[in-house]
Amino acid sequence: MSDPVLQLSGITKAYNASKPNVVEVLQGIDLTLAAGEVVALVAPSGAGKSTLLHIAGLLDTPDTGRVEIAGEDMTGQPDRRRTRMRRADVGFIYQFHHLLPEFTALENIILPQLANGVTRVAAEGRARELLEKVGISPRADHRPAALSGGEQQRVAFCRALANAPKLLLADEPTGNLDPATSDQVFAALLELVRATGLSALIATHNLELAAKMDRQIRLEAGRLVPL
Ligand SMILES: Nc1ncnc2c1ncn2[C@@H]1O[C@H](COP(=O)(O)OP(=O)(O)OP(=O)(O)O)[C@@H](O)[C@H]1O
Repeated sequence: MSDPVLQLSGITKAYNASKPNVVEVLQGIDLTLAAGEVVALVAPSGAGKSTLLHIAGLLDTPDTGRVEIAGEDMTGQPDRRRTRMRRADVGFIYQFHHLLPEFTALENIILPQLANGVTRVAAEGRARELLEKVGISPRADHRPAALSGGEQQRVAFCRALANAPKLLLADEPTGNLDPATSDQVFAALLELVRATGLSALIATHNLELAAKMDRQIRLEAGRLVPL
């Protein structure tokens, strides 16, 4: 059997650890994502889902515990190694698109590939393929300001998948859209994820969207429990 794409073991994280107003956000998180598994993370506001996603995606480090990606223990690895792993194997999507405003949709999807050492020609081919998959090829040369909210998020999905990561981490990926657009754009995201076969941890407040995923977990009082 292949290694889990993500394995978190005994993760703890506190803010202001040495101060009286300590916030013990994560208090022993164990989570395994198998290859191709799509998991919904449901959490009340402030429960620590961003903290958890940032630790899983190597943007932050836990106080204790182990983070393994594709079977590789990233605990205590030097920053350069963590950055390389993050660029190549982890894709992020946020509630707001965070596209670069001065670049077109196509360029926004090409840039992370160039940073990962892909040639310009190959990067453009991959970017066009992804835009086609989410149904917005005709918008390739538009800058973000000339795209609708749903289109901006679709471009952000393509950018997250540009380097063909093994793991996708999404924080309320359609939370900024009206309900009808959110449903459509979310369906496009799930289709893309399923077609690519990557593992995903997707935070959402929306229980209907959560139900469309393989497994649902809740972050509650610093621990993960089944929904
Ligand atoms: N740098 C920090 N210093 C102190 N406390 C922090 C820091 N970052 C986050 N916190 C606190 O830790 C808790 C979890 O924060 P986090 O951003 O992970 O929550 P969240 O579940 O993503 O919230 P939301 O859904 O509202 O975005 C919150 O109570 C927050 O106030």
